[in-house]
Amino acid sequence: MRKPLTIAMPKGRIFEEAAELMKQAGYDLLSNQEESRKLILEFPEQNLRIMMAKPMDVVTYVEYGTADIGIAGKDVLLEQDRDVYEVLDLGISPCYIAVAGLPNQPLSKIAPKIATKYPKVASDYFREQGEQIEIIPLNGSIEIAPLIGLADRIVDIVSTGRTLKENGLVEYEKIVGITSRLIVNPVSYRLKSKEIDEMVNQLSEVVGEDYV
Ligand SMILES: Nc1ncnc2c1ncn2[C@@H]1O[C@H](COP(=O)(O)OP(=O)(O)OP(=O)(O)O)[C@@H](O)[C@H]1O
Ligand SMILES: O=P(O)(O)OC[C@H]1O[C@H](OP(=O)(O)OP(=O)(O)O)[C@H](O)[C@@H]1O
Repeated sequence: MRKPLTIAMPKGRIFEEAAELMKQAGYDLLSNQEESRKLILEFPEQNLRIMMAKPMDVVTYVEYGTADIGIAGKDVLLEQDRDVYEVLDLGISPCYIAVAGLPNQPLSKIAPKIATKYPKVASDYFREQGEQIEIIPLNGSIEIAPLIGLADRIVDIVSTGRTLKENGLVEYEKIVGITSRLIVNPVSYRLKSKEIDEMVNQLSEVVGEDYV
């Protein structure tokens, strides 16, 4: 019996679009799974196993080879810089990472504080701008930080812009556009190349992107 091809699927906001893409590519395995509490799903007829992972953890499962393939936001890939192959831009869950803050507040010259869930992306960006900053790491509701004087700026995801607007914040700079990507474990890529190539080819046809 061959070992199943294991896919780490992100739970949460990417899930539905990712499951729909998989369905269009011929892998209709995930209908009604969002409501389920089961975390590992077996599909022996297709020789597939699906792991339902937190979006930030998908890359970890794929890097360690516990999943052969995964779907992860480019934001997570940029922040974590792991040893995985990024093979396809799926184009789903589009958003971008931006610098934002209270309006009309020039950035202080002396170590401005930047609150973010993306310390690496933020540090890389400000280093390129020649700015010395202090990172304030937060896990969510980042927009609170400038409102209460904890930070001068935030670096966070913007999608509709509604969260910034409703909290009286403005965008200062766009850092990078984000979509979800298909990632592959480098060893799996060699050992299971036939199954992986087949899945990536199907998905690339659906999304109309070249497989790199
Ligand atoms: N408005 C948005 N806010 C955050 N992430 C978004 C948004 N739009 C698209 N995304 C994408 O969705 C991914 C995050 O999904 P989700 O919010 O489910 O995860 P999470 O932030 O880890 O979850 P949680 O809020 O449970 O910690 C990001 O990595 C990003 O690529
Ligand atoms: O531009 P918008 O469409 O308003 O989306 C952006 C918001 O969505 C995300 O937060 P999320 O809902 O994941 O909550 P969090 O702050 O707990 O991460 C992100 O961190 C922004 O706060």
